Amino acid sequence: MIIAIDGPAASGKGTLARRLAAHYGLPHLDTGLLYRAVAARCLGRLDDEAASEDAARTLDVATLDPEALRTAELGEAASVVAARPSVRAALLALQHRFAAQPGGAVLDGRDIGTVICPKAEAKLFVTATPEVRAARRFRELEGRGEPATFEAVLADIRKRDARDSARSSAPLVKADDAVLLDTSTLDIPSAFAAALSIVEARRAGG
Ligand SMILES: Nc1ncnc2c1ncn2[C@@H]1O[C@H](COP(=O)(O)OP(=O)(O)OP(=O)(O)O)[C@@H](O)[C@H]1O
Ligand SMILES: Nc1ccn([C@@H]2O[C@H](COP(=O)(O)O)[C@@H](O)[C@H]2O)c(=O)n1
Repeated sequence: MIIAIDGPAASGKGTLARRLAAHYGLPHLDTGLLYRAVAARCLGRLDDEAASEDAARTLDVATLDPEALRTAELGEAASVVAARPSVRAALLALQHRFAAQPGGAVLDGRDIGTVICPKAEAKLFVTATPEVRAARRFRELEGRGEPATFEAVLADIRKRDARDSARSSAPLVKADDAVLLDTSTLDIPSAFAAALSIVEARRAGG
């Protein structure tokens, strides 16, 4: 079974993807890390498209360091390189290979249900208001000791939402057959219960 989870920044899609993967015993790929890793290799020359394409083409998934990549700076930089069709094309094959593993996989990102796995058995589009998402991300950054203010995090989220939704290549958009899950008023266990019942309904043919 392939589970495709998309949604805007800090909506909680990664949290749900990890929990669903653990529940079903499936491998999980946080595809945002791919774009963050490309951006990390291009910091200081972000406008060099050829460099970002080369970084994407030569990316080694085994070397991804999630802790180091989950900074606010790399989130913003990732959304710049992710708007380039050449970068997206260079990352396509490895995402397809991951999704094609025997037994299936869980992938989360922005274009999983629309572009990477259009035939996924279960598709979720996870969202929450920008304010709720900013509060969650702010708490997370505080917990990691990364300097931030709520206002700056909210501004970053709005800017990234706008760039990710407006780009011409694989924009952030709900797939027609994805189920919308708004987690604004749900804590993590409630959001997971809702996600699980969506997946189970799809497995049962609903
Ligand atoms: N339903 C929820 N209620 C409260 N906090 C949540 C909820 N879901 C996720 N969180 C917290 O919000 C933060 C962002 O969640 P997560 O990393 O899963 O989002 P994401 O959509 O994968 O983000 P990104 O797109 O930036 O990778 C984390 O600190 C997570 O623990
Ligand atoms: N499938 C994807 C996943 C991510 N992106 C871009 O990367 C940025 C960072 O992603 P996070 O999930 O780690 O926040 C994001 O803002 C997107 O621009 C993407 O384009 N497609």
